Amino acid sequence: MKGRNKKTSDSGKESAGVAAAGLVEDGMIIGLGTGSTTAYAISEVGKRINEEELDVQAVVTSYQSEMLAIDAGIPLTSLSEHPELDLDIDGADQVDFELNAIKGGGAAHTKEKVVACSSKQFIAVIDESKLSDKLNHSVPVEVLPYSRNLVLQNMQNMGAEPEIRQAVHKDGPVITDNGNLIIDADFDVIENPNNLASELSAIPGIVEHGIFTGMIDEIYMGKKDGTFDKFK
Ligand SMILES: O=C[C@H](O)[C@H](O)[C@H](O)COP(=O)(O)O
Repeated sequence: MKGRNKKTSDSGKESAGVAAAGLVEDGMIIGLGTGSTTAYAISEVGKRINEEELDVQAVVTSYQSEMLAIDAGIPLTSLSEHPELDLDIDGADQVDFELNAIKGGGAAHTKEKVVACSSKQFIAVIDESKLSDKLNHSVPVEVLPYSRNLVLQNMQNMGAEPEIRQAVHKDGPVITDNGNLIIDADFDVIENPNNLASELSAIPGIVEHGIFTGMIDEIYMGKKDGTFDKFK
């Protein structure tokens, strides 16, 4: 299987994901993010639950993490049953040294943000390629299909180059797990992520944008040699 539904063979992603899975303790209710790095964490959490007979339940953030968690034998629960989580493990597309992040490369950032904000501890798992002095990755934005032209126009007025994300193995746009569209907006270097986040949140029709500020507690950054650094 190709693409984001499958773990890629990347030792940096693997070491970060496996290390973060080591934070899971017996009795915890955890959040499971989406993406190729989190996939390693999900697999390791499942292995630990099985081998150490841990009593752990998870809330997922996408169909991808749901399918991976079921495959790994992780019991699932929901935010309705457990509105407060002990630990959330999730990837990121780019992170700066102040722990601001851009997420949503897999179109899952809306649920990922809800789960991150519902968790006492949010650990981001990345490889070295994701760390940047300043955020300059395009910002994924989930929008109601009805509002797409209004949102595109607002983003152009903000100086961005927005594009509706196109599907790869389907004709037409990506449809998110929530039935919406994704606009990827290139704002060049983002000098003030908090300001941009507020401006985007104010546009009618935007369900959620992929800028995460003040949410990450610690980064686990895997390296090519199979080791990892952590910083907060
Ligand atoms: O929507 C997807 C998520 O925000 C992912 O966590 C993010 O795109 C990073 O994914 P990956 O670990 O595959 O690079």
